[in-house]
Amino acid sequence: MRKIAVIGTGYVGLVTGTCLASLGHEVTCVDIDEKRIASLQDGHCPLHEPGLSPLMQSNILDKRLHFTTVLQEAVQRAEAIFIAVGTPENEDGSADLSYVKNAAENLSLYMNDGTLVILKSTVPPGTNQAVHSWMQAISGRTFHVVSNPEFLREGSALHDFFYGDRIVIGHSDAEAGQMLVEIYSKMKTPILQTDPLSAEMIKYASNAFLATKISFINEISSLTEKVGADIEQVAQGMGMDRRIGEQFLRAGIGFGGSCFPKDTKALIEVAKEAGHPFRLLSAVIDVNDRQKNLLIEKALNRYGCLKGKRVAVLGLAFKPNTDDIRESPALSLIKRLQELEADPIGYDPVVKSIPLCPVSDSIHEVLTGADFAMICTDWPSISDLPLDVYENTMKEPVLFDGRNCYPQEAFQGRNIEYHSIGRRSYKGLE
Ligand SMILES: NC(=O)c1ccc[n+]([C@@H]2O[C@H](COP(=O)([O-])OP(=O)(O)OC[C@H]3O[C@@H](n4cnc5c(N)ncnc54)[C@H](O)[C@@H]3O)[C@@H](O)[C@H]2O)c1
Ligand SMILES: O=c1ccn([C@@H]2O[C@H](COP(=O)(O)OP(=O)(O)O[C@H]3O[C@H](CO)[C@@H](O)[C@H](O)[C@H]3O)[C@@H](O)[C@H]2O)c(=O)[nH]1
Repeated sequence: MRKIAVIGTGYVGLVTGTCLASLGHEVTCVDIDEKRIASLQDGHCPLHEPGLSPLMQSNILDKRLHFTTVLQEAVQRAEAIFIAVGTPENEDGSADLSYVKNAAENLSLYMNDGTLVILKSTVPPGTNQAVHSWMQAISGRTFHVVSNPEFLREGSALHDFFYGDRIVIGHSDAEAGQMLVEIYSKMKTPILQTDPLSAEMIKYASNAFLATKISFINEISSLTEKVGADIEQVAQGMGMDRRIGEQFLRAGIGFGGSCFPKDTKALIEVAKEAGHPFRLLSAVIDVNDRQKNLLIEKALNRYGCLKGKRVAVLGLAFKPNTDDIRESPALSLIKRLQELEADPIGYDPVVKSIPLCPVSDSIHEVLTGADFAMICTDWPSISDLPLDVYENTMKEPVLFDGRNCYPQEAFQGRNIEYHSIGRRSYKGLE
């Protein structure tokens, strides 16, 4: 059992802190956001993440998980400190390391000799070394910084933490690496030990590869639509080849979230600085930008003009099982609808409000009186919605499905017009 401090209680900090406590460690999570910490101290989980709230509460009850805004208190007693603060994008797309620098400098004021510092935030290659220098300039103590990027997905974060495909530990000191191996010793996940620069690159390269897979299948979906093939069949057939794999081959309205958009841009900046423009990744982003506008293009083709159209936007979170709307394709779609003077109204089972337009948690309410509906997120309450509901609530049922929730056969004999991604449109009963 180790005494651990986790700096930052965003998605990664909170999941990491909670899971490390479940592994038997004594964890104190620190944040500069006083409201957030007060609410966490009261046992309220600020994230909609399946299973997180009960696990967090049971660790609090067992006194293995604590929350504070007082950095000194947490850091002075810690044997290992995880930095899990945000690394948002700068205006030029590069990673903003100011939160990491600030956290590192502050903790070096109170840290003991020999404390292990673990960099969990997603950072460009060279940051491990920079963190060490920033801290040493202040503390003058002996310590090691180990890189330990996180690979969890929102919506399945606990599963991904406990049963991930690998734990990556980048270190330049075997003893420091071994201490982190021991922190994870109760887990059966394979561990890759490497140098810090390679660990930092593994994280960016993994996200860039997955984003590339999504843009690739989205490009293929534009082709299947043109030649009259079915993207769902094509993706299934491709995915059966184990060298390709079936995951991340779901065509849709593009990737969003707090990671792929910013991390692909950050890697492009890393490549630019290294003198090797990453042309492939630039194309991945271009394809994604176009894909986010695809449902709008389809609606414009169908109606000519969207002015005054009441649009039911189904799903606001960037993916199901989370309330995170960061870089959600639904939000770009709503903005574009408003530019075109349409009148969007949003439905989401957990996102209660957004600054852009009214939101309801009743799907029936948003469909009633809508001219057409657009599916942005495949929450079960949307993808399992009986087609009768569209027929019975909408004036003239027209559905633009950005996540291919329904098999096309489901529309045979139905009076619904159905447009999806990479498949032929169904015009409804003539
Ligand atoms: N969200 C994910 O699913 C995910 C998955 C893997 C990796 N990552 C990476 O992990 C990092 C964190 O992501 P996130 O989504 O949890 O971020 P976030 O922005 O949701 O949360 C960061 C938290 O850190 C706090 N913070 C900032 N500076 C601080 C300081 N000096 N001291 C204490 N607290 C401070 C903020 O108040 C905030 O609560 C990023 O680098 C991200 O790219 C995120
Ligand atoms: O076949 C697919 C798979 C995903 N997506 C979209 O891609 C985005 C990201 O989805 P996902 O990867 O499931 O969620 P994230 O929580 O953003 O997780 C990614 O980003 C995290 C932060 O770096 C990493 O830790 C994870 O490994 C990585 O999967 C979402 O908008 C999805 O709708 C698709 O369009 N098609």
